[in-house]
Amino acid sequence: MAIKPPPDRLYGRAVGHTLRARQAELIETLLPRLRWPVPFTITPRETWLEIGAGGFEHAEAIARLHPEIGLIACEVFANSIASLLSRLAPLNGVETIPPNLRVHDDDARPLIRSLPDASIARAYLMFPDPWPKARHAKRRFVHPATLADLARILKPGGEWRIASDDPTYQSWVDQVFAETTLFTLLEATSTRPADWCPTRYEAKAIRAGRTPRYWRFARA
Ligand SMILES: C[S@@+](CC[C@H](N)C(=O)[O-])C[C@H]1O[C@@H](n2cnc3c(N)ncnc32)[C@H](O)[C@@H]1O
Repeated sequence: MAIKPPPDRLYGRAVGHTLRARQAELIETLLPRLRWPVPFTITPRETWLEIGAGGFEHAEAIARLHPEIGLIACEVFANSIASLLSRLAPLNGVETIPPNLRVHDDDARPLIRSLPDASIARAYLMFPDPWPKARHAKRRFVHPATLADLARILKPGGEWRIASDDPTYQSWVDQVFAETTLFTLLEATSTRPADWCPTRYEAKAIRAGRTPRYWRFARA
């Protein structure tokens, strides 16, 4: 399969709209406390990674459901990060920051390249931007080059969980993973497995009548 290498920036649009004053204040004051590599305030049993966290609903749910793990969630859009921060901002002085959640507020790919070998036990890529046109295939996060980077940072047997509602992306995932020996397919299903958390884009897709697909791949 001849696929062009990924461009430097995967998202071909501005990284957010103008922030409201409160959002800008939270980015200024609260984000530095959460921004990776600020250490987790627990000693995590293992570290997980989420790529393209959107409004962080899934990341927050995962972090609260698994208090023993550390989760680094990556997102480029300042408005989306501000939406997480608004939910975490102390309410009546009560702290709501999950001790095991950290945010990488930039492109996930350089972060992935900077992480040590076998340092991540699980990665999530939930409803990535589909880039359905063939000429944009190089922008898709699932890409042979990215597979090699993910394989390096995942522990042997570590899982990469992916979901997509876009038919072109669904075929693409099957095709790209069929051509690698770095990962083995554990499960592919159209029903969200019981231990997965919902996401905002998943709800949107189901409302629009699309059928998501969920994959679990293991680092070989
Ligand atoms: C379609 S949204 C899905 C959001 C969320 N995962 C969900 O399911 O609701 C994809 C998100 O990935 C983010 N994204 C795309 N490329 C990225 C990259 N290279 N690094 C970090 N985030 C990225 C986008 O900004 C966008 O918020």
